[in-house]
Amino acid sequence: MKEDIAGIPAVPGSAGQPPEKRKADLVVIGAGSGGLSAAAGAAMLGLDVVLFEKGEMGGDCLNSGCVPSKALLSAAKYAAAARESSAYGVMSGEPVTDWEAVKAHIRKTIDTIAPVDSRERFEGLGVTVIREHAHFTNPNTVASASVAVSAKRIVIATGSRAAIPPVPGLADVNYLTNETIFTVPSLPSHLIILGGGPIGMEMAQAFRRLGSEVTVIEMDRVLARADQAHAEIASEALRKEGVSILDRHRAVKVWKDAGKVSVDAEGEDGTKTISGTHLLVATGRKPVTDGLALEAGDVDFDQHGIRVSDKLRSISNKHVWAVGDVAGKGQFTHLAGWHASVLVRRAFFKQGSTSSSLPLPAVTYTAPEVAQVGLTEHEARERFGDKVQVTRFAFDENDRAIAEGKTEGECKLILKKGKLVGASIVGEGAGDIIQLVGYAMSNKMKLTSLTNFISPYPTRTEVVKRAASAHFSDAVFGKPARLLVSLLQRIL
Ligand SMILES: Cc1cc2nc3c(=O)[nH]c(=O)nc-3n(C[C@H](O)[C@H](O)[C@H](O)COP(=O)(O)OP(=O)(O)OC[C@H]3O[C@@H](n4cnc5c(N)ncnc54)[C@H](O)[C@@H]3O)c2cc1C
Ligand SMILES: NC(=O)c1ccc[n+]([C@@H]2O[C@H](COP(=O)([O-])OP(=O)(O)OC[C@H]3O[C@@H](n4cnc5c(N)ncnc54)[C@H](O)[C@@H]3O)[C@@H](O)[C@H]2O)c1
Repeated sequence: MKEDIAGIPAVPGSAGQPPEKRKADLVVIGAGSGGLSAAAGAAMLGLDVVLFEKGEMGGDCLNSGCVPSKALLSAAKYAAAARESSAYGVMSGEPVTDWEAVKAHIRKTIDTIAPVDSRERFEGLGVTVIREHAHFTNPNTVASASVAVSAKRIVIATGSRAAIPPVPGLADVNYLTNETIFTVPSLPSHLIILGGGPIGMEMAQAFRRLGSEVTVIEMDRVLARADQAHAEIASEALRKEGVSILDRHRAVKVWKDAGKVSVDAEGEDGTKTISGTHLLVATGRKPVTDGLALEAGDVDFDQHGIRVSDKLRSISNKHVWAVGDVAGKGQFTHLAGWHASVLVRRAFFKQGSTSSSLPLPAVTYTAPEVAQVGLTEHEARERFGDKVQVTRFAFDENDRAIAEGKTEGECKLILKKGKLVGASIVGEGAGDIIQLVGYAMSNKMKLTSLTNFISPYPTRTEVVKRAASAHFSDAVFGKPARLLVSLLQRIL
C-alpha cells in the first residue's frame, strides 16, 4: 500500500538546523500502552532507548480511552445505584448529574494515573523522551524535528484513531469521537451513537444512567465479537434502563438542522430518522500509519496496520517491530502490554512467545459485564464441530448474586473433548471472574484445576467452579458411581 505522508512536519530542525544525529539500541514511536511498556522493558535491561511521542504521554488508553471511559462508567454506576436502592430498603430520589463534577472526576482519575506514564518517570528509567512527531528517513533511522536516531531495532507503537464511516453528510456535522466525548461542554440531552461495539455500548449505558436520552444505531448485531446470547443479555439490560438500540440498522445519511443532528437509519423494516443533540461516532478504529513515511523505512502496511508476523516483526524490514493497535491483531491495552513483553523477550532474550501464544481476554464494562477468553462457543463449533462441549452455571443460582440482586448472567465454559478452549461470562464482575479461566488456559491446566480448590463463599467467582463441576456431575454422581459406592460400602 502507498502511504499518505501528510502530517510529517516540514521543518527539518528546531531552528531550521538539520536534526542532530545519534544512535540508540531501540527507538520507539508512540508513548501509549504498547510503546511505554516496550520502552520501560528495554530501559530496565540497561539498553539505550529513545522514545518519540507527538501528543500526550500515555496515548489513547490514559487520555481518551480506557481510563476516562471507566471513570465515566463509575460515575454512572452511582446514578444507577441511587435509582435501584429502594429495592434494597434504602430510599433515595432520582439522581441529579452535575456534568462539570463528573468531568472533574474523569480528569482527576487521569491525573492520578498520569505520573506512571509521564516523561519524568521514563527519563528516570533512563529513556530519552522526545515530545515530537517522528517518521522514517531510511530503513533503520527515525527522525523528528530535532533529532535523527539510527537503531538496530525500531518499534512502531502509534496506535489507532476513530474510523469515520463514509456516511453522506457525516463530515458536515460536528460529530464526537472518543477524543471529544469526555470533555463535551454540556451533558448531551439526546446522544445518538453510531456503532454498537464496546465503545458504543459502554458510552450508551454511561450517558443513559447520567440522564441523557440515548439511541444506538448498529448495522449488524451489538457486541458482535461476544457470545451472541450474552451480548443479548447485555443489550436487554441497556434497553431496560431506557437505551434505545436500533440493531441491524445502517446509518445512511446525517444532517444538521435547527441545532439538532439527525440520522437516517436503514433497516429491513424501512428507514427511521433519529434526531438528537449530539452524535458520537464509535464505528471501529483505524491504525495510525500516516505521517510515518513508511515507504522510506521499507515498512509494508495495509488497512489493518503494519504487516507483521505473529512474532510482531515487520514482514519487509527486519529492524522494525510493531506493537499494540497498529500491529493489527486486536485493540486492547492488555494486548499492547503483552505485545511489548513478546517484543522484549524475542528481541533481547531470543525467547519464543508470539502475539497469539496466550488466550486473549476481552471485557466490555457494561452492567452486566460481557467477558470472553479464548474461543466463543460459536467459534469453537465452527472449528471443532461436534467435539465441542459446553458446561455452564447461571448467576441466579449463585448466593452472592442473589444477595446483591444481580442475578442476570451465566458462566459458560467451552471444551473440546474435555479440554478448555474458551469461556464466556456475562454478569456482574464478569471481567474479574474470567481471569480464573484465563489463568487455567494460559497455563494449560486441566478442567479439574477449576474444581480442585476451595472457593470462598459467597463469591461470584464460585460460578466458574460450579460450571466446571457441572461437567463432571454425571461421572461423580451418576448411576455407575452410585453402584460403585454401594459395592464399596458392602466390601469395606
Ligand atoms: C473509548 C475507548 C475505551 C477503551 N477501553 C478499553 C478498555 O477498557 N480496556 C482495554 O484493554 N482497551 C480499551 N481501549 C483500547 C485501548 O485504549 C487501546 O488498545 C490502547 O490504547 C492501544 O495502545 P497503543 O500503545 O497501541 O496505542 P495508543 O495508546 O493510541 O498510543 C499511540 C501513541 O502514538 C503516538 N503517535 C502516533 N504517531 C506518532 C508519530 N508519528 N510520532 C510520535 N508519536 C506518534 C500517539 O500520539 C499516541 O500517544 C479503549 C479504547 C477507546 C477508544
Ligand atoms: N472494554 C474494552 O476493552 C474496550 C472498550 C472500548 C473499546 N475497546 C477497543 O476498541 C475497539 C474499537 O471499539 P468500537 O466499539 O469503536 O469498534 P467495533 O469495531 O468493536 O464496533 C463498531 C461497530 O460499529 C458498527 N458500524 C460500522 N459502521 C456503521 C454504520 N455506518 N452504521 C451503523 N453501525 C456501524 C459495526 O457493525 C460494529 O459493530 C474495540 O474493538 C476494542 O478492541 C475496548
